[in-house]
Amino acid sequence: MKIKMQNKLNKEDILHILNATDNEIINYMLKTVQYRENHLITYSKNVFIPLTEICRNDCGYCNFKKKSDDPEAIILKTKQEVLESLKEAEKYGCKEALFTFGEDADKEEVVKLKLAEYGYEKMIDYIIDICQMTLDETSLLPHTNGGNFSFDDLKRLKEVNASLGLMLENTSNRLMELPAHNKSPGKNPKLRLETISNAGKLKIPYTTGILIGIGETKEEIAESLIAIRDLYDKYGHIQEVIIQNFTPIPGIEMENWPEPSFLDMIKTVIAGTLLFGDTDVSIQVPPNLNNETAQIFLLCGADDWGGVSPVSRDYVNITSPWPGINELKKLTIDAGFKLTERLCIYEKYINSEWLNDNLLKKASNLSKHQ
Ligand SMILES: O=c1nc2n(C[C@H](O)[C@H](O)[C@H](O)CO)c3cc(O)ccc3cc-2c(=O)[nH]1
Ligand SMILES: C[C@H]1O[C@@H](n2cnc3c(N)ncnc32)[C@H](O)[C@@H]1O
Ligand code: MET
Ligand code: SF4
Repeated sequence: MKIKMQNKLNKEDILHILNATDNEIINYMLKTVQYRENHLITYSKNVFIPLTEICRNDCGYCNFKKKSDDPEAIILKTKQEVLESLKEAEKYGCKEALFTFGEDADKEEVVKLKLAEYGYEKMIDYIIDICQMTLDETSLLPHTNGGNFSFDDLKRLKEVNASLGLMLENTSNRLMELPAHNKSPGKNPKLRLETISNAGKLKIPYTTGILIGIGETKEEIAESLIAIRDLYDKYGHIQEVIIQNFTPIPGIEMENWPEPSFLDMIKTVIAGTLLFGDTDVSIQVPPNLNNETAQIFLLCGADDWGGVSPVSRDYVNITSPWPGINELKKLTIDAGFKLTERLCIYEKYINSEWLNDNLLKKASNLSKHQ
């Protein structure tokens, strides 16, 4: 446990941080110093496997989703293709199999056909088998990030994943009318909160976060951070909060939408750090989206770089290659911190309260060899 805070930050406190200027910003930044723990910055060595690029949503900021008639689209990777990527990743010392893909892809005919060809009816059955194969054939731990899932599907996913993830993005209903989410029923904040809450009830170690710069107000950022804190207080399953900056990519609907400013990102990371200051929830800022500026976020309290891959690219943010591990180490050390590898499940969850016997055995083994 970190230092106990007198009072948990409320919405007004967070808005103060998000609206801070000049020396107020520096003072807030200084406040994050008390929450530094060993000056350790973590990352997970992973392989990014996009099972399908087909998605029932169409977020204005997304470059990942492909249309069903796109000849380049990954409709559904075969088990053999997945296994080859996993084996390659294993050689490079990766410990996390990150399955990120479109939501409810089996609502689309092209995916249904492929599933039938592979002998499946539903996407969830295929996902479960892919995760099970990962556990049976490799030492990697699956982490699935594929949109909303029902309570029953989460229950099944829990048995074959060390952790799961879903970006809350933002709690704003207003965004459902803006380019960000107006074609994405799956980004309804009520649904997302329900998925994360169900994961809590099921005791699934969980990764979530917010996307900054997609048309939300500062007030809505504050509300979103508080919503995540409330879920953590209720279930204790949130292991990390990702603060991700929207990156315009040529060709997306929002290609001309302004990027969030560096200062807005700084203030949001400070707000996240101070809001979770009394917990051991990590604040993650992806290093590839902030090439020149990533180090500054460490000085604002971010303590995790997220998944970094030596073998695959970031399929979501294709214009932003990850730094190499040596480069990541150097920029971490130069800022006064130490880089250390973690698993996709944080240490405190590696016990029988959160994992079944098989996952516990595999995670403990990997954790010992770190
Ligand atoms: O390379 C990426 N990894 C993403 N990851 C991977 C993440 O950094 C790691 O897999 C987790 O930290 C677990 O180790 C996500 C995982 C989630 O559960 C939810 C959202 C994301 C988002 C991204 C992303 O945009 N790009
Ligand atoms: C996997 C996660 O990546 C984020 N995401 C999707 N598109 C972009 C983009 N252009 N820039 C930054 N983040 C993005 C969303 O938050 C999604 O949930
Ligand atoms: C590729 S985006 C990440 C997974 C899922 N489609 C979501 O937006 O939640
Ligand atoms: S961000 Fe995820 S849900 Fe939105 S369109 Fe892209 S793949 Fe689909």
